[in-house]
Amino acid sequence: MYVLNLLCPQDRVEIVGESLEALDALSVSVEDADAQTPAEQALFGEPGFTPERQAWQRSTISALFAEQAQAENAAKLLVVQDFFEGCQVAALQEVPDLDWVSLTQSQFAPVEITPEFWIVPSWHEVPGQARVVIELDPGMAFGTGTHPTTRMCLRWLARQAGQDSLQGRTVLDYGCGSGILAIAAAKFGAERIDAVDIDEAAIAATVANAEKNQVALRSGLPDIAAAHYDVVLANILANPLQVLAPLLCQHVAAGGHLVLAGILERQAELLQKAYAPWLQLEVTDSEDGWILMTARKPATA
Ligand SMILES: C[S@@+](CC[C@H](N)C(=O)[O-])C[C@H]1O[C@@H](n2cnc3c(N)ncnc32)[C@H](O)[C@@H]1O
Repeated sequence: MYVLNLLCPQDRVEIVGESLEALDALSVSVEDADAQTPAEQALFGEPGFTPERQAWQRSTISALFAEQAQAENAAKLLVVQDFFEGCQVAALQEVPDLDWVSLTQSQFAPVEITPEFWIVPSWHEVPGQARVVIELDPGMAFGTGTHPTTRMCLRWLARQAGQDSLQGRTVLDYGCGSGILAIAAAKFGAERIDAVDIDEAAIAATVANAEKNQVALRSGLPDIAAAHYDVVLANILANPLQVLAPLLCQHVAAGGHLVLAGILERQAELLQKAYAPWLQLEVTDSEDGWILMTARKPATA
């Protein structure tokens, strides 16, 4: 294998990357050329979400080729293009032939939620002590069990199941991503589960993941949601959660639970205030600066 490294300013990354793909590169990756140097500039965005500006000042583009001649040819063709102005070829070198699939897969290990409840990628053995398992591979949608906000929701579901209070319960997963929370609820005995999202890719991922885990649920845009559920889960972010307050509270049945995540410790009061007209939110879990806020609607409401 041969890797061709190019240095490019921000506005040339896309066209150079696309050209390398058209010139038979097996893969093209982009990294910050100024990383770990005084010139490095952070791209700010809320955790789990893409920042507004998604490109660095200068990027190193690395293209992998099967043959040395292909890499040399690509470099030769690129340097004479008008759009290559301001770019430069940094290096062309041989790299050892690695099993890239195994290398990537080895970075995703099973995730322990409780000693009996695990999230396991399809290529891994299920840990011996696991009694409840969600099979989930990293994909386009958020929610592989590695993020603290997802883990706290999963722990809440496991605790409820331990008290036998999920059996036959109805559940709304609002902002379902990969569908991980809805699938967990199903594994713990919930029934009539709806998983909704504004992102079509998340809906598709949820349907595929539910099938793989052989659980029954409905997934679609938020307008498929029914009136009331015994449990409403929403792991989004503080701002949308504030806006969604009346809607989410409305969906909670009398005696039902509301479970919110995606909230930073310093945002607790903000959320309590936003939900106060309907429900009294409490902080019931925390991990790495993130908190879980839950509330229960009175049975007579
Ligand atoms: C942080 S992910 C959570 C995924 C998964 N539920 C979990 O716990 O890992 C948030 C999801 O909420 C969705 N989302 C954001 N705003 C939303 C809204 N207003 N209504 C419904 N879904 C929304 C996003 O598309 C994303 O899939």
